Amino acid sequence: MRTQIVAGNWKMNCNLDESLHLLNALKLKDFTKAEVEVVIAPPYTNLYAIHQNLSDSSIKISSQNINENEEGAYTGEISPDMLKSVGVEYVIIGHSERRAIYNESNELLAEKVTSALKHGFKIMFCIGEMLDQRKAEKHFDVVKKQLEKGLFHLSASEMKHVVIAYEPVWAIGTGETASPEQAQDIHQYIRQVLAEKYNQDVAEQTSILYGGSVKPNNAREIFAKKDVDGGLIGGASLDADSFAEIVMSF
Ligand SMILES: O=C(CO)COP(=O)(O)O
Repeated sequence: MRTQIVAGNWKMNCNLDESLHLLNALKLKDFTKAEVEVVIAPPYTNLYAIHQNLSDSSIKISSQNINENEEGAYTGEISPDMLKSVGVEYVIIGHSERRAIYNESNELLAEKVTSALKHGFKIMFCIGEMLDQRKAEKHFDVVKKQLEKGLFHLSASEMKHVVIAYEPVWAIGTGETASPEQAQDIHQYIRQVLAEKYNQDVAEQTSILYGGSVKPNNAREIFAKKDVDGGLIGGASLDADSFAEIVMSF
């Protein structure tokens, strides 16, 4: 049985007060019925306070990025050890915004994956095609290449610590979501690629999340698909009611 996960990527939203306010609203929700792992990825500056205020909540904390180096002269960066020290369990690696805006290459992402694993994090590795690639029907090739270059240096046993998030770039923040069938098709394909590279066990055990304009009104249909194991939620994760409704869509 694969772990079902709903993760909220807060991106560059919420100052400290707003983050704690959102956390407190989430803590009032009863997620226990949903049998889903609930993860939030607040901005770096708020991770410590969020961790301190989680109390006995089952919500897990993710960072939105990680630096691949141990320490040193990397002005403005945050190391794996720093993230560990403030209670981070998951790290998001390869979000399309980091790939596009900060030019993070597949090669750099592979280094981040190695470093995150070495430090004992669970990894949410993001892949997904752009609109022109989808129109040219290249989306299968694009995600395969992203997996091969960024992730497939890991061994089968290391893959236990990895969750894949398929996020078509054309669906992120646009209100246009992939149809449940489109999501299922590519999730199934990703699982097939995992089986070819590793084995059937890895393919069956790796959670694959969908991200891109998931909202309370479309989550249920998407999550109902066989190969969709949850969601990586952007905008709708900034509202406790919406996020909770999405979590409860399982
Ligand atoms: O990028 C996303 C999550 O990482 C998705 O964002 P939206 O849900 O706002 O489309």
